[in-house]
Amino acid sequence: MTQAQVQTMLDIQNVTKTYGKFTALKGVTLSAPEGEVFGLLGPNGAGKTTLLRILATLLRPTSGTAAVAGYDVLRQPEDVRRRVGVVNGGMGLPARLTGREVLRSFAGLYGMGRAQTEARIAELDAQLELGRTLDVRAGDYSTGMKQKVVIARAVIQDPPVLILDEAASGLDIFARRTLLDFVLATRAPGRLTLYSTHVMSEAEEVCDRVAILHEGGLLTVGRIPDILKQTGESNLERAFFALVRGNGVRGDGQRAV
Ligand SMILES: Nc1ncnc2c1ncn2[C@@H]1O[C@H](COP(=O)(O)OP(=O)(O)OP(=O)(O)O)[C@@H](O)[C@H]1O
Repeated sequence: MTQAQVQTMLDIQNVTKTYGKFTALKGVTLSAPEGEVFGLLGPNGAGKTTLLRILATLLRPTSGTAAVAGYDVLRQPEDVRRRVGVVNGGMGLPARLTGREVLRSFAGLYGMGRAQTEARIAELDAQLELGRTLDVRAGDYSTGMKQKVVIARAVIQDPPVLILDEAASGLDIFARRTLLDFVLATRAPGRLTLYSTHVMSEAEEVCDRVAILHEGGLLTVGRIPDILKQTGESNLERAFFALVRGNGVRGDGQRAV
């Protein structure tokens, strides 16, 4: 694929978000092409969830623009929603349904036929190692089982854009491994996965590029090796502290590596 043919899957221009008098996002500008796993990193309260909720059309920016897969989140929210799968911490499952029933009902909402649905469930079973989770009621799930079904539900229609907000939190090492491998497999032409985490080592494993947010401002955005080189640090966590110390908090979102 030549550079000219690469589609921009994410285009965020000067996005701000205020909650009353509190400014949660201070003019964030960044973009990402197809084929990447793009990390959104930062400590608690950095503004990651706020930004991802704006991209998922669940929250309106106070100012600025954002486009996902070429569609504007404010002017074309339905087009955005059709192309985005979202996983965030607050998602529940109907306790009385099995995983398979949950996935079938969501496939129905997307107009998928029976054969297509069963083929997709089999594919997700293999990729996410759902196993007996498919036939256990959600009310009896462990955290890891629940999270796997929440992820499978988010991608049942195979959306080109996947938004994972702290998706690995609370998972044991097996479930976490499965999730990270699943995320790595989404790194493909025509796709973009946004992966938010405060665990920097997780990002080092799966992300091609990362944006580091701190107190609503973008500290830096770039490829991980370039950020390590820029800061002279050996890992992203150290680089984060070096950036906070060295630069203060940038609110203009322009500092790219
Ligand atoms: N509805 C709201 N009303 C007021 N303040 C809010 C609201 N939602 C978020 N905030 C504040 O905005 C800031 C950014 O929150 P956000 O949830 O986006 O951060 P985050 O980077 O996702 O952090 P965490 O990892 O803790 O979820 C925080 O200071 C938070 O308290």
